Amino acid sequence: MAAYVSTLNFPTHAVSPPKRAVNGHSNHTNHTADRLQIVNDEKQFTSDLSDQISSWGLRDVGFDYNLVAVFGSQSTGKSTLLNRLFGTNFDVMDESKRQQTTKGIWMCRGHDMNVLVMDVEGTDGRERGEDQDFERKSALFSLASSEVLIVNLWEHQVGLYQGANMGLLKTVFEVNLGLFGKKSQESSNQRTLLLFVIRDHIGATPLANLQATLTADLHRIWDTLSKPAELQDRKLTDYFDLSFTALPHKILASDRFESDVRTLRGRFTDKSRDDFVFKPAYHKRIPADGVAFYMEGIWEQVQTNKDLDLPTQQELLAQFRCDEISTNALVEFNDQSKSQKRPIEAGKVIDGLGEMMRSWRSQALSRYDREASRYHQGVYKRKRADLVGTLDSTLSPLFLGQLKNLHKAALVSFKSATVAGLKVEGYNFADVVGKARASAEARFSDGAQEAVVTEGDASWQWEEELRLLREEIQSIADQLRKDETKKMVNAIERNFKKQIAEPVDLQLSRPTPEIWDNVLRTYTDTLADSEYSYLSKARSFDCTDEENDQAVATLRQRAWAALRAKIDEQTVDTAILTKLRSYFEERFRYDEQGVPRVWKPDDDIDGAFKKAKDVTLELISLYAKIVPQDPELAYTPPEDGEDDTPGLVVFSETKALELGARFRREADAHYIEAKRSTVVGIAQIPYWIYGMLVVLGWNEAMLILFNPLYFALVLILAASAWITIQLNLAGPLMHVGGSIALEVKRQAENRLREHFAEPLRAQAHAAMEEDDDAREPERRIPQPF
Ligand SMILES: Nc1nc2c(ncn2[C@@H]2O[C@H](COP(=O)(O)OP(=O)(O)OP(=O)(O)O)[C@@H](O)[C@H]2O)c(=O)[nH]1
Repeated sequence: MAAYVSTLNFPTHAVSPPKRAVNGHSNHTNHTADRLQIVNDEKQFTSDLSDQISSWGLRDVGFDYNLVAVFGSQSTGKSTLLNRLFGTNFDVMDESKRQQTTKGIWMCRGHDMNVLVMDVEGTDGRERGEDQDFERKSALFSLASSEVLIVNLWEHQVGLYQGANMGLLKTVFEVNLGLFGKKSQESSNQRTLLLFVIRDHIGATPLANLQATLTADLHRIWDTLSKPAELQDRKLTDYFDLSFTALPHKILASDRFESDVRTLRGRFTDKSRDDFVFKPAYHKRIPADGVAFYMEGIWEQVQTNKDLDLPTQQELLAQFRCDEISTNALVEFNDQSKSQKRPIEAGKVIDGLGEMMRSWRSQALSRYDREASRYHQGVYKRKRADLVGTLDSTLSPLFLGQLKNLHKAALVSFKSATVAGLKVEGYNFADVVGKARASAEARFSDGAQEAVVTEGDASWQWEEELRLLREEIQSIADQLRKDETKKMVNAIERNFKKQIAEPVDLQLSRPTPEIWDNVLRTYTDTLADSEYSYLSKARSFDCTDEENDQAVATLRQRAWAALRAKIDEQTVDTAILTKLRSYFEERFRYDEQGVPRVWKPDDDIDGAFKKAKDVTLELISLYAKIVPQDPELAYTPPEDGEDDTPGLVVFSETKALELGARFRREADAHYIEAKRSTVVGIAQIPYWIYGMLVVLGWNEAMLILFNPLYFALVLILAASAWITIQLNLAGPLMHVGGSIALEVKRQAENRLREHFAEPLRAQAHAAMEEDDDAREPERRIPQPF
């Protein structure tokens, strides 16, 4: 009866526990605590191997593990040997029954060693009849997947073609040649160790002889293999290393058996030994976490009788695993990158974004590298490039978003800095704009440079964005400059108007033949000042020559328009008529000294009138057009394409005629008035009256002149008058005199009023008394009761 061995019985000299016959379930693989049937009777590969490897703690050991399998006839003590060598607990046959024990392929982890050990169903197919399919497949599988294949055989089998399974080996070699041949073509130096363990070695035939026989047999088999054409010259030793050892009879020489087994075990555990079996050259370079997948792939290939193409298998495995590892590496990365996606989409500039992105990226890559670098290098690198592509394509939108946000932020800071700078008193436009531009550009460049994930890569360029930013800043600066220029031109225009207003008013109200010379001189001088003041300010604006020309042209147009407005204001009908009138009056009603004329009958009123009228009328044509006397001062008004700039004509011919007519009417009125005033003068005191006064007053004059008293009195009065005039006391005296006179007059009036009021009051009183008397009888009449 078979018994189940659940605990490890190693190292032990005791007889192995009774063997349990393990028949794989039809659709499931057998599974015990620390061993696993990886291929069952139904030739199905287990799905539990990966988990089992994990539970053995080998999943993450990378390449730090070895794989060994055993090959040999049934019941040749394979399980016994493996258990002794690796501390495994494969089922061992009950000695009394001698019945096949191991079914399918089992796997154990070596005790305290990173070794995966495969116990393979024995060959011969005795219990399977003629079905050699499984043993051929399991042998192929063992050979392809393991680093060391222990070929277990009895001493007496040596030299027997069938007994030592040489026929089977031949088939296995043949099929494998395709595989090894291809690998060789790829100049891979992968080899497999065939370790022959000769059991029940009595010692009569030395090991060396047995070894020679076996080697010769193997070479003979190799030579008779049907090899692919390109591999005709390949030798057995190109692919396999051969090693031989012998063990004494387990029962007959059990002590020596145990000690020799221990020695043999040393070849599997002691790396320092020269004959250490697990040489790096035998390793299949499959990371431990991929072994399950890899072996299953090989089994499938064996099963479907395809050519065992290990490189393809390795690549397929690598692809599968690298994809898996890459996906895992991306999980955390995606979470990290997602965290910044929203803020960036919302227009926020993330400080230190580049730093973060570089760290997420390198973390993801190192996660990938740690596990995937152990796989097929070509695939690993290819998949890494794919991963880098995925990482970068995730980070790129963040980078571009950051650039966009930086661009916006830089523009905003440029605008606010210029607005603030232009509010400061006495700012220099070029300085303000230059500083704001430099700081905005630096802000953008620093931020963009920080956000670069891989230097020098085309997808992390930001120079184009900087160029666009510069363009936008330039256009804003241009607009600002235009506004500023406009403001400045307006201010200069206002100032110009103020400056010309008074002189032009004055010059126009005092007409002389040089009137326009004066006006134009004032105009050109003031304009020149204005232009100078514009150009000197414009220098700080960085204006182009073209802009300056434009602004100066505008200034000229506006200045001319301002002058013309002023002239028009001074030459509207009423204003010009007033001017004409006063000009005429100055000449007709006043004499050369500006004294008003009193017309005498024999004055030449007509002549004076005509002269004054004619010179005044000449003024109309003078005012009518801006024409200076000095041809050098002649001015051509600036041309404006759009609205009509007023020219040199102040008013038209018709207007001049109308003004002339209106003036004439007014002048005529003055003429008539002058004439009438002469008549009034004639109607006054006749001259003979004065003669009569002299004649009649002669005596009184003589009396005063020749009377010393009167004469002295007259002299005193004359002297007092002279002194008074000399001391300028005439005014105050007159004032005092006037005041006294007024007071006297007031007093006199009061007296007179009182005087005349007295009789009136008396009259009134009398009248009232009369009235009273008249009413008395009425009063005296007794009132009726
Ligand atoms: N004569 C002899 N018998 C041995 C030796 N080693 C093991 N045995 C015995 O041979 C029998 C078969 O041993 P197993 O280890 O089960 O042999 P196996 O090759 O694993 O058998 P299967 O798995 O059924 O192919 C057992 O009864 C062992 O005790 C040995 O070195 N010499």
